[in-house]
Amino acid sequence: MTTSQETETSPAMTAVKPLNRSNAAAAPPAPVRIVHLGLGAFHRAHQAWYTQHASDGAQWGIAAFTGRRPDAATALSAQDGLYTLIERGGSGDKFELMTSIVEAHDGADVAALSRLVAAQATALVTLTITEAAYNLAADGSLDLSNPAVQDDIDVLRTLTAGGQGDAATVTAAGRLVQALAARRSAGTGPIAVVSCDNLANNAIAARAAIGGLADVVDPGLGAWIAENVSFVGTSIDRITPRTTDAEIALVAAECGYVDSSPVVTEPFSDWVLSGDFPAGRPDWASAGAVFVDEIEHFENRKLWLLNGSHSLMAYAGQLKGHTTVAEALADPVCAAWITEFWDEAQANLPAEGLAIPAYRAALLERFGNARIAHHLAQIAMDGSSKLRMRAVPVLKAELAAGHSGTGAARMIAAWVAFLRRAHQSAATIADSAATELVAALKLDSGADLVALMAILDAQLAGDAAAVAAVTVLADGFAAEDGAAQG
Ligand SMILES: NC(=O)c1ccc[n+]([C@@H]2O[C@H](COP(=O)([O-])OP(=O)(O)OC[C@H]3O[C@@H](n4cnc5c(N)ncnc54)[C@H](O)[C@@H]3O)[C@@H](O)[C@H]2O)c1
Ligand SMILES: O=P(O)(O)OC[C@@H](O)[C@@H](O)[C@H](O)[C@H](O)CO
Repeated sequence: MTTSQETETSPAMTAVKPLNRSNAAAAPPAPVRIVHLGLGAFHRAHQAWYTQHASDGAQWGIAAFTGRRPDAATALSAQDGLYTLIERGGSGDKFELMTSIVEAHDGADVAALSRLVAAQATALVTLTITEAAYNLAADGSLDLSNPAVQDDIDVLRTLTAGGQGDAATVTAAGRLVQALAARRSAGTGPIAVVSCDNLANNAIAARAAIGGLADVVDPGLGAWIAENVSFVGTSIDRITPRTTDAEIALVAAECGYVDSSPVVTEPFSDWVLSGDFPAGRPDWASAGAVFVDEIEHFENRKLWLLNGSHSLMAYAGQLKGHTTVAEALADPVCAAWITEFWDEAQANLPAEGLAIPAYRAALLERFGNARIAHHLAQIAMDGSSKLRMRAVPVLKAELAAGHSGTGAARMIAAWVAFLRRAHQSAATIADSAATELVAALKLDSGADLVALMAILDAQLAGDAAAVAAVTVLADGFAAEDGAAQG
């Protein structure tokens, strides 16, 4: 096990000491200039890392807010925002003390969010709130039928009209619209919103979620957002599984302090961004980020090749009894399905400028890193939002080109078979659209599949050839599953 230069802890620290700025003899916190929503593992492995490693990182502090529960903020606040990043390579771990998060807040503290977003010094807001949290309909617009969105519209209308009340905004977009209204009132000027979620066209998705909500609530605010908020698109990449107790114990043993909130990630990291930062940004390029004029092909390369094969493994791999990405990849049948899907995805990406053969080779090495226990069950969550971006575009492009699209159809079929199995065993369906999925699963066999496909994409569900292809593949998974079980 190796310990990087940055990880050296203060000699004053001992194994019994909790991690905090005074025990760690960390530099004074940087001033808050970035507000983040979604204080999960990925933000702490990715954007916080790029900010810390930027040449001017000492000038850019992050105030991070949780999404749904206060826990992560409570734990991190007790450590003054500090935590350990464990960079887990194939042959060893490196430990780095992370200092770029300087404040951690409960996402429900909209007063703090509004104060910080309205502050003159704040230049940008980053988001890692999960795909489902954007509450978008299949056509990419804000899903106005979503009950949480409806509740936020009511709350925001009351607030806009100058009213008070006990009700508070609950969605990330609702809270951000409230905070952007505070910035508008404060007259502190333009700001950037940088989606770092695995969404196709994530800048457009963020604009649809945030701008779309403001337009409904208060057209004046919607117009201000259209004029003053720059939605920046990104392709973000660093495999960061959920932290386990083993990492907490490892840090205590290796670093000599007690850290309740370490994050484990892979050595690889990538960040491609496109858009304007009207109030400035850290020099992330000095830490390896790349700024481009056109981002769509980079997004699709990552969403299809990496995330697409992740989702394929998540469903097909679990149906075949695997638990982690590395296990699924080691299964020659799963590996062949990945190759099949990658060939289809690659055929629909430009041949120039994306270095796809090298990208695929690197993915095989990254997925094969068995020291990263990336659980398929975590990747399988919220498949209804994810497959819309990971499988549907490839299948549609292949069908339009007169090809079978079997690789992409197999991903959808594995999802259907996985959901059917969960439904038959009364297991919980971990998806924000679980109610719709369960309603579909209650239909007769055949009708259930069409209804599930319609949740992903209405046009695909109406395409007899696509339905037939997915049906055959889903039945194949079911037959194999049945044979394995008995
Ligand atoms: N983990 C990775 O390897 C990785 C890599 C690239 C991109 N991402 C993106 O980052 C997102 C978060 O990943 P993570 O690993 O940090 O997950 P995580 O589970 O550690 O954290 C998720 C964060 O999102 C918040 N959240 C969840 N549902 C929400 C909702 N409905 N409304 C508001 N906030 C909500 C949670 O409170 C938490 O702060 C992913 O969904 C993905 O879009 C993750
Ligand atoms: O984070 P999600 O849930 O959108 O997707 C699960 C994985 O595919 C994803 O986390 C990848 O590991 C990540 O996108 C790699 O950069």
